[in-house]
Amino acid sequence: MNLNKALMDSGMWLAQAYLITVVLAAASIWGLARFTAWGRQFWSLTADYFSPRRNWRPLAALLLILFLTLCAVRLDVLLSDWSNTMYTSLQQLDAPAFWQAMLLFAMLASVHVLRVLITFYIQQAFTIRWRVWLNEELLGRWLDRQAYYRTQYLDMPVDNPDQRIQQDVANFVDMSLTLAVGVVNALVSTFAFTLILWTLSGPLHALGMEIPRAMVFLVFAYVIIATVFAVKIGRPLIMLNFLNERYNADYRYALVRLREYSESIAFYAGEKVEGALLRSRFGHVIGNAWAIVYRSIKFQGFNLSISQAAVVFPFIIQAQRFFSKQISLGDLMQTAQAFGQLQDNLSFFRNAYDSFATYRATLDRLSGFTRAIAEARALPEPEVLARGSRLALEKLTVKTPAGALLLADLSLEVLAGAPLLIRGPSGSGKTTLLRAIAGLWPYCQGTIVRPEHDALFLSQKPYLPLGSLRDALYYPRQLPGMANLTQAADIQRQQKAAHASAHGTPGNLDELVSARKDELGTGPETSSVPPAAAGPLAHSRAAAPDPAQAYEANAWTERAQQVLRQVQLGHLIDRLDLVADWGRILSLGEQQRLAFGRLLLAEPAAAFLDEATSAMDEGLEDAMYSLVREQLPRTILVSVGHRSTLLAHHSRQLVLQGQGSGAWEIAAAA
Ligand SMILES: Nc1ncnc2c1ncn2[C@@H]1O[C@H](COP(=O)(O)OP(=O)(O)OP(=O)(O)O)[C@@H](O)[C@H]1O
Repeated sequence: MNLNKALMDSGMWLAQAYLITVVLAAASIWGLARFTAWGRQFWSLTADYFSPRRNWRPLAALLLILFLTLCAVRLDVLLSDWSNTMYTSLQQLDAPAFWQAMLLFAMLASVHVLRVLITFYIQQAFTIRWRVWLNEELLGRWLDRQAYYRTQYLDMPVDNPDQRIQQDVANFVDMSLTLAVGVVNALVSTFAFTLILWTLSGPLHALGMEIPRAMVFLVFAYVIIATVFAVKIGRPLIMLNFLNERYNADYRYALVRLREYSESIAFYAGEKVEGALLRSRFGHVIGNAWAIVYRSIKFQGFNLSISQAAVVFPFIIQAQRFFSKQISLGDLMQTAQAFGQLQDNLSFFRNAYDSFATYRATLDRLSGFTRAIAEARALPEPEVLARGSRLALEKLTVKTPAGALLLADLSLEVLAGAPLLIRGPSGSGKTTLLRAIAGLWPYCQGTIVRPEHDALFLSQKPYLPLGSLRDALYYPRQLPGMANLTQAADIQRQQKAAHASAHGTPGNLDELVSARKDELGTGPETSSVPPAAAGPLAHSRAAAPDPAQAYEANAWTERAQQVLRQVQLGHLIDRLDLVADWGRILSLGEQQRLAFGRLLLAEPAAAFLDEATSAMDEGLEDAMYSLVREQLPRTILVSVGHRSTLLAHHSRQLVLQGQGSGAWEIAAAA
């Protein structure tokens, strides 16, 4: 084996193979995307990312990975030639040739180690960047136009969206690369080792016939027959893997609900029912796990037997030629190795069948998810118009998803000085009317005029976000601690910090740690910062305070403290910056008062209060409404409630009749 020649040949080989591979890969992707369902699914999820018009880097990285894959194949070929040289030197008792082979091996092995490390880094960087992009893409679509809410109205609501965004994206990206690299490696290797085997194999005499280059034909026949059987045996794994993900997600979801509703369940002492549900869901997981085990035993058993038989097969075929001295020991060993390589490469498709099954299931889930988002967007939307701060309904008809009439032809206008109270029997459609006004309810016709962004909806059980009390008070203004994370520039900043930290740059590591703290929220004992130092602009917490920002932060803090006192939550002032699960700590009445605080801080043009005082006594209810009327005289107020005490704070009432009639009447509140 001549080193210079090997280098020259390798250069030529790489150039040719690269050109051919790129062309064939592009044609295959095009063909798959056009003619197979899963190819189309793949394309719809990836086309944008690899579009050079958006960014040339992903495609360049992919081409580099392809090149490194070919380098790996070429190294395998060189090692195969090397093994021939080495075994021949042993057979001929040629010590100088043997030591030269050892030196050559040291060089080849060094290149191999270097290539493996470089490939690892580039592939990991590639998958992480791809995952960041895809996550952002799906998250953006999921949040856009309230798809996360509206998908519930689809005929087939999407199950476990959290799993699809968090886990399936990671799996999809990982497996796309692993499978693509595997396929390219297998195909190029197959080609290269077929050539080697072709030159080494001789004719086979069987049944009075001579088969030239028998070894090549035998290995192909062997693997093709094995693959056909393996596909048959492995096919049910596609469905089983799909079910595995779904059952696990369902089980996890039931566990999360137990935690979310722990208090209600504990009051009901509902452990038995919850336990039965959890065990039943876990039962599905386990039943399916056993089905996977049994099917995998058949599948793996078949694959292993085929691989074991392939170990001795080439020796049996070539033994006669070796003993009759037609080939050397080096040739025999290289034949066995080339056969093994070829068998491995061709078997890639058989062995990767279950990975491919999982991959198809992941593709199905991600495509189902994007489809559901698109369908949710296509759901009808009421016509919502913005005319300054005007609030009016014109010929509004609202129905249930089943088509039952809740409200027919409602027209009214609400003025700031004349708050409206919506009343009616339970289930008559009061909350649904608010949903329609918010633009969330697909099943309505007519026109809604309301302030575009400047409207606040308070429900009976206020939503308290993850974070501090201050975050809860200012919600939904962008949460200070999370603001960094939602912006692409900051994501990049974090990536850079992560990248730098990997190289041990201390400054950047600090930056990463502070970003992570912001992201995760810290424990109560570490997260309380002096009120004066923090504020809604608190992502400046880690940085040196800018005087203008500090002034603004102080103003926010003082206002928040004042509002807490006004809504009779003065005892919480010291804990304004404590990150905790406030939804659990505060009583429902306190949460409702916090929501009134939110209303006072937001000063919206219109406010919709859906039984927002249901957990307060009449004195508190009176105090809260008086506060709002006094502090927000320009805010248009619409309330939903059953209590007659509410009438005192409203000028008019809209009474829904219910019972599917769609009838309503407007009367004075007094
Ligand atoms: N997502 C949904 N899918 C199907 N039906 C729904 C959905 N949301 C509401 N409904 C139905 O619409 C009707 C009106 O519900 P809504 O919550 O508006 O009543 P409500 O007047 O606010 O009742 P309550 O006073 O008890 O709060 C009910 O019959 C309810 O079952």
